[in-house]
Amino acid sequence: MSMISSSQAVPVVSIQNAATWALPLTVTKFLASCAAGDIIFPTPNGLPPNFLKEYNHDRSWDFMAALLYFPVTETENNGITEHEDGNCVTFVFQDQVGGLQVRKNGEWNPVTPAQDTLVVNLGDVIQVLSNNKFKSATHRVVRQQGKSRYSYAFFYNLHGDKRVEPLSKFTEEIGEEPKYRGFLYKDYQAMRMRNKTHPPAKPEDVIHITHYAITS
Ligand SMILES: O=C(O)CCC(=O)C(=O)O
Ligand SMILES: [Fe+2]
Repeated sequence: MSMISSSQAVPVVSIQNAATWALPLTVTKFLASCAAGDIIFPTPNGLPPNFLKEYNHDRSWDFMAALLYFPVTETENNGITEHEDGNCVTFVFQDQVGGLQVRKNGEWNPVTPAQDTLVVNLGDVIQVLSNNKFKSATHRVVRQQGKSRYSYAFFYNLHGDKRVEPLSKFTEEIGEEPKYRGFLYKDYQAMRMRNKTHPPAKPEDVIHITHYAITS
């Protein structure tokens, strides 16, 4: 969509009516299972089931966002500018309006809403732990014609004091060099927050996970 532009990076988010929104049952149920750390991770030659639960028991940094995107205007269709989530895994429950897109091989693809399903986005932490075997999804939201869109995003996080670095399973055990240096989760989150509170003049100065990439 040509109208979207990162200089107009205005997330259209309202929490005003959040208290009165009835959370869909699916989301509520899912929250409960997240709180229990009950996540089955995709594991073709990857991480064992319950990996995340064992890696980090602490659920205190998890949070959920209830999002409302207003309809497109004549000049603005940006809902959320393209980004990768900085956490482990995000679960999105979206209504039937649509607008979430994911970039694959340089192309934007719609994540078409399907009844009673959740969208699962892998975040930067998984990309680092898996030494790039799993990619943090690049996604954005484009506002739609004539309709508001509601979504609920549950951010499954780590405790800030947790250290994040490529796991030996994806490095020495398979003879590969780590592609990232280790860091504390809270330091990365603080830098991402600063991207928002003090946006750098040049887009290339925005901190992404590549900040920790080892370039040989
Ligand atoms: O509203 C959505 O579908 C996605 C929201 C999102 O990407 C985010 O909050 O990070
Ligand atoms: Fe996101």
